[in-house]
Amino acid sequence: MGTRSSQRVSKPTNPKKVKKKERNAVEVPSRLVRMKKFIEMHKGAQKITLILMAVFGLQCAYLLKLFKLFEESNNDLTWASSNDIIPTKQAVVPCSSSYLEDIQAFSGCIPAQCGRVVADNVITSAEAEILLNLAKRGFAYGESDGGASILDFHSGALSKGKKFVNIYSLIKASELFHEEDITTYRSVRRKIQNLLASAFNISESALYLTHPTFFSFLTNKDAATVHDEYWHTHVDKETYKSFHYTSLLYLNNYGKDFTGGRFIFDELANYSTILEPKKARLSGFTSGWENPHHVERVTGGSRYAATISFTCNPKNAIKDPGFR
Ligand SMILES: O=C(O)CCC(=O)C(=O)O
Ligand SMILES: [Fe+2]
Repeated sequence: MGTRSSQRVSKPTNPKKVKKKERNAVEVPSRLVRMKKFIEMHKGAQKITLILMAVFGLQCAYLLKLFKLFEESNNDLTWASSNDIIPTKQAVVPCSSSYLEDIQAFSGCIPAQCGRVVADNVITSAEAEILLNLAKRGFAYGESDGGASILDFHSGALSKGKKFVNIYSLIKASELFHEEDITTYRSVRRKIQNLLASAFNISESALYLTHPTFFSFLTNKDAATVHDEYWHTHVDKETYKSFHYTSLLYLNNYGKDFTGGRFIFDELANYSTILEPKKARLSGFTSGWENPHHVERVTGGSRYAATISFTCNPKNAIKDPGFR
C-alpha cells in the first residue's frame, strides 16, 4: 500500500532554482577540495593554534584560581599575624560622620584620619608579664560562670558567677597589688597615650584615660548571661559612651595559650580584617562607627587582654587606677 506522500504530485520545478542548485552542485566539491588543501597547507599552523588554545585555557584556569584566592583573602585578611613582629602598622578608615560630629568640640583631639594602629615594640614583654600576673591574681577572687570575666581596677568591678562584685570588698588593695604593678600600669598607660597621639596626629595632652578600663579573661565556657557574649559586633563609642580612642593590650598568645579569640574588624564591605592577639601587642583605633568589631569565640585555653581607652572630654577623665 502506498502512502499519501508517495502519491503526491511533484510541483513543477522553478527554472531559477534549478540553476542555483546546479551552481551549488558544482561548487560544493570544489570548496571541499579547497578546504582540504587549506588544511594540508596549514597543518603546522593548526598545531600552533591548538597549543595557543591550550595555553590560553591554562591561563584562564590560573586567573580563575587567582581570582578565587583574592576573593577568599578579601573575606579573611589577616592584618596582624601572631607570627609577625610589627614595629608599627597603620590603616586609614574614613571617619564616621557621628564620630566626627562628636569629636569636633575637642580641638587637639581630632584625628588627622580615623583608623587603626598596631605595634609590637611599644610595650615590653616584661611589662605585659607583670600585668598578666596582676590580672591572674585578681581573677583568683572571681570569675564569670559563662567564660567572659572582667576586672576593672578603677571601679573594682569583678565578674563572679552570674554577677559582678567589688574586688576591694574581698581583698585589700594593699594585699593584692605590688608597687611594680602600679608603676607598670602607669608607664603602659603613658606609652599607649603617646602611640595614639602620634598615630592619629593629635596632642597627647588632649587625651584622658577613661572608664571603663578593665582586664578581660575569656574561655570557651558557654555564656551564662548576656555579659558573657563578647563575640557580637559592636562599636565602642556606642557601648562605652565616653570612648574616643580604644586601645587593647594583649597579655598572652593566640595559637599557644588559647585558640579562637582573634580580634575582628567587621568591615562594611562584608569582609573581615583580623588581628591575632600576641603578648605585648598593642592595638589602637578610633572608637566610632568606622571601626565595628568583635572578638571571635575562644575555642580553647585562656585569653587575657586589657582594654585601656581614652576620651577627649575631660569630664569623662579618670585617674590611673590607684589600686587603693
Ligand atoms: O579583647 C579584645 O580584643 C576586644 C575587646 C573589646 O572589643 C572591647 O573591650 O570593647
Ligand atoms: Fe570593643
